[in-house]
Amino acid sequence: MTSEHVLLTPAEMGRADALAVASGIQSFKLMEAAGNAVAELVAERYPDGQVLILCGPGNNGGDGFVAAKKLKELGREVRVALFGDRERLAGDAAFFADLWNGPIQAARPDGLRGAKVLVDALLGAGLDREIEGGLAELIEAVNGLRVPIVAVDVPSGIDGTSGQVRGVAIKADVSVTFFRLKPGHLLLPGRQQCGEVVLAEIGIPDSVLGDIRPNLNRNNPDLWQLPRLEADGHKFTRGHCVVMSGGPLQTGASRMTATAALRTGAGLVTLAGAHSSLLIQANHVTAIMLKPVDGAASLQLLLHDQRINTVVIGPAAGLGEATKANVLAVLASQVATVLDADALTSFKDSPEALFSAIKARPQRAVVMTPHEGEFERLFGKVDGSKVDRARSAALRSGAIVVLKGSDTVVAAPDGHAVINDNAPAILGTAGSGDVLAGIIAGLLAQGMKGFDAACAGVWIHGETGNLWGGPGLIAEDLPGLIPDVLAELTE
Ligand SMILES: NC(=O)C1=CN([C@@H]2O[C@H](COP(=O)(O)OP(=O)(O)OC[C@H]3O[C@@H](n4cnc5c(N)ncnc54)[C@H](OP(=O)(O)O)[C@@H]3O)[C@@H](O)[C@H]2O)[C@@H](O)CC1
Ligand SMILES: Nc1ncnc2c1ncn2[C@@H]1O[C@H](COP(=O)(O)OP(=O)(O)O)[C@@H](O)[C@H]1O
Ligand SMILES: [K+]
Repeated sequence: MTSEHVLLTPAEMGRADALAVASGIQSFKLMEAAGNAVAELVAERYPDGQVLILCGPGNNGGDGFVAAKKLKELGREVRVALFGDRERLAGDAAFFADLWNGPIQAARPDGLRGAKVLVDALLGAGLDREIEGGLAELIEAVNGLRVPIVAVDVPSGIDGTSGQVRGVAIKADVSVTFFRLKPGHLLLPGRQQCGEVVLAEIGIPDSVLGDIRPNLNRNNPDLWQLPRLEADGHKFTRGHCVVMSGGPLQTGASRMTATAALRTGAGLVTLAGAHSSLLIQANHVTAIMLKPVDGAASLQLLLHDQRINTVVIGPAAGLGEATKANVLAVLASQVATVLDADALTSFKDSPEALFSAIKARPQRAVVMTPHEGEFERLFGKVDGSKVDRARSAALRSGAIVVLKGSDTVVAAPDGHAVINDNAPAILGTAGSGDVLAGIIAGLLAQGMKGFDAACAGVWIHGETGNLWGGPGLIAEDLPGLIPDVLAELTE
């Protein structure tokens, strides 16, 4: 697997830096490469007019001094403004500040006018507290200018680990980061503050990753492999997925789930539920089969059929004891399971009962797909970044956790995680999550491992939204777009 999609926290990036230096690379060379990359981007994208470079008190500011020197060498008019004391600059930052032979003014809100482009080299990986006072005023003034902003590493004020705004943050047009992206470039609201993210090589060898052993990636098709069709296969080798139907007036959600599972390639898909519900379902489905199930005991009996290898329960399943009993019946069997919506919320008062049923069979895949509300009902308030929260929920529950949103995070109990960033906002429409549950189930039915199926499912779901492309999307449109996405992925 390539390491290109690895995400490094600022702390891990610090280790990458230290390991590179320990291997004999001079640290000032890294800073020089970083600053030059910023200067080159500015020169290329914004070729005219004065450049104002705002430098902060640490190494992010050091990158700014390098960029200033380079841009001046390229013939640009450059102005440098420092937030902090010149005397307190240290190490490589002080070295490059000395090499800057132009004036250094104090960075103040009233000294920003006249530039055609602004470089934000105030704070990067060293941000460790809320921004207040004079620096907050400066950042607010910068955001009020109508000038393009290029951020060095991350927009100042964005926490590179969590993507959170620490008090106030620069709103950049482009962010140039180094070696590998950071989680804060992809997690909200950081992603929106970054603008376009450009990655620059600065001479850190990939081999340092062997020591750091990062376990967070940007979701991407390189990370997983879709099931392959075998020439001698048949519908049962492609898996049989059962989707639990909602009540007679709530059949739509499970039907979209079932359709998505079938479109994703499950060999057979059956909607199971009360006879009264299936009479409604029967008006709408053709290739999808129907199986009356009357309570947990009869569901358990159905699952004795060894060919059924995947179950989805949750979409409009109904809240309460009946759904709880059905979930526990499913988890008592060997099938791969997708737990969504009501299947999660039904356990809000007894989450440990759910988690111990999941953990009782650790070798079988269980994927949970909560949105933030469902997540909080099941896991309570959990501290940390979205990645931290998904990881701790996966560890606590024993399930693969897909914490949905526009920056969906998938995490496994062993700590492996991805952040997904291909999903367009048009996916925020009723029933979209039901389709996601079906896509993941369709992949599980075909034998994909839980974490891979979850990551691939989230990606495919995002791409269906991108294929639709514009306004007017409703969830029913999504399953029909899955074949095109799969075709692109298997090209
Ligand atoms: N690692 C690498 O491989 C490479 C890293 N490189 C670059 O180094 C950058 C990291 O540099 P860094 O560690 O010096 O931190 P940086 O972001 O400059 O901030 C530290 C300063 O900010 C201050 N400060 C913090 N929070 C604050 C707040 N809320 N409000 C006010 N002040 C606050 C803090 O002050 P103090 O706590 O001392 O009062 C300290 O002085 C990284 O982003 C990249 O651009 C490149 O050169 C290429 C190689
Ligand atoms: N702004 C957004 N950008 C990208 N994806 C989104 C956005 N809002 C929602 N989604 C995605 O749409 C789906 C919505 O699921 P969910 O909230 O469970 O809705 P429903 O229960 O109606 O199906 C999730 O996969 C989520 O990640
Ligand atoms: K910055």
